[in-house]
Amino acid sequence: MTHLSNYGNDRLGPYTFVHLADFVHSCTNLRLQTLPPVQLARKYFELFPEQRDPLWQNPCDDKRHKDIWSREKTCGHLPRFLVIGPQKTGTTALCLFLLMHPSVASSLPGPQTLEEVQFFNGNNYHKGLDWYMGFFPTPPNASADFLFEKSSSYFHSEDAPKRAASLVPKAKIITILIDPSDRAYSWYQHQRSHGDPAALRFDFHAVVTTGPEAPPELLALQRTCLVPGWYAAHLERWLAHFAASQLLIIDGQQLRSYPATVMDEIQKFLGVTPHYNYSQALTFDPQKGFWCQLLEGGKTRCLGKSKGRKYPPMASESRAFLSSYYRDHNVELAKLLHRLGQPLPAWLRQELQKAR
Ligand SMILES: Nc1ncnc2c1ncn2[C@@H]1O[C@H](COP(=O)(O)OS(=O)(=O)O)[C@@H](OP(=O)(O)O)[C@H]1O
Repeated sequence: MTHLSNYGNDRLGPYTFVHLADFVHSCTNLRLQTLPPVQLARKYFELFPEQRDPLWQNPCDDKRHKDIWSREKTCGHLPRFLVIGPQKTGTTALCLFLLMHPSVASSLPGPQTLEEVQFFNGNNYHKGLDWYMGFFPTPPNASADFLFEKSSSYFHSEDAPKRAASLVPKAKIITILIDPSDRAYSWYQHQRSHGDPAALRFDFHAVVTTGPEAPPELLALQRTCLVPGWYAAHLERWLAHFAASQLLIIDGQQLRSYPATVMDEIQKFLGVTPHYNYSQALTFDPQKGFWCQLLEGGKTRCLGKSKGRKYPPMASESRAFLSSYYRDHNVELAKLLHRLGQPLPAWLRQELQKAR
């Protein structure tokens, strides 16, 4: 049984199988039985339930597959790098900046997806490889050959690292970290402006502090506020499947304040050419309060209102609660960054000071 799609549409498998059955039938007393395909599949998965969940591999990794693969299909329709989130850390700004580079292109928006493809983390994965590849420009633009995809919920997904490593094992992975308390608050504001009933009904402090007896919608919101901020645990899962050299951890505060410097670091990490001069191409827009793309004639292209929202600062009691909630996670993150030889972001140093 293989979950590798039959890209060659070859008939060798069924041919061999039918002849083997004929052979067994003619030479033995065994009575072979079969079922219609759907019932047969059901039976198979009853016998082997652990195989229900597919794990797609890259068809081009097997020469035999590659040789018989349709010419219209190419492995160029897979990303060379992934921006994995987490949500609310500046991932959209990073995409805007990346797309300014002439050699970089991203997945296209699709009718069933909003901004993000979200392939590796959820049910879209079961739609298969053709579905996923359909999001990448066809034919791949020869000059923009650094295809990427950004789905910010990959970061904390249990499944995404294993699935991504199986399909695109050589991909580079980019993640952005900000203070997890700020991330949680930004997510809460995001949910409020999207009309999430729990976010509209409960204030932020109630959301993050509520106990397990709370109504399910409040607990669900609490989870999405808090869990992505368990940075070390999520990063360890990615590091179990990708080499440390494939992973770039960006300090979100640096991206926000010094985007050109961060973009230089990213260009180096990706090995993308030609070198693009972000110092000239980005400008700080005082009205937006963020860095934006500088267009001809001095105009700017900034992200829309949903990025860089205006909302009141977090209440100090919520910040104190979250500081304590994230203490152990932050200590683990510091150890992990130390192990990787990476500097600690300013917010993490401050949090560690508080923990002493
Ligand atoms: N240049 C620039 N322009 C606009 N916004 C910027 C920029 N750099 C960083 N940020 C911060 O990005 C936050 C939104 O993060 P994401 O894009 O990752 O959000 S999302 O998960 O895709 O919804 C957004 O969070 P909020 O301030 O809470 O809206 C911003 O603080």
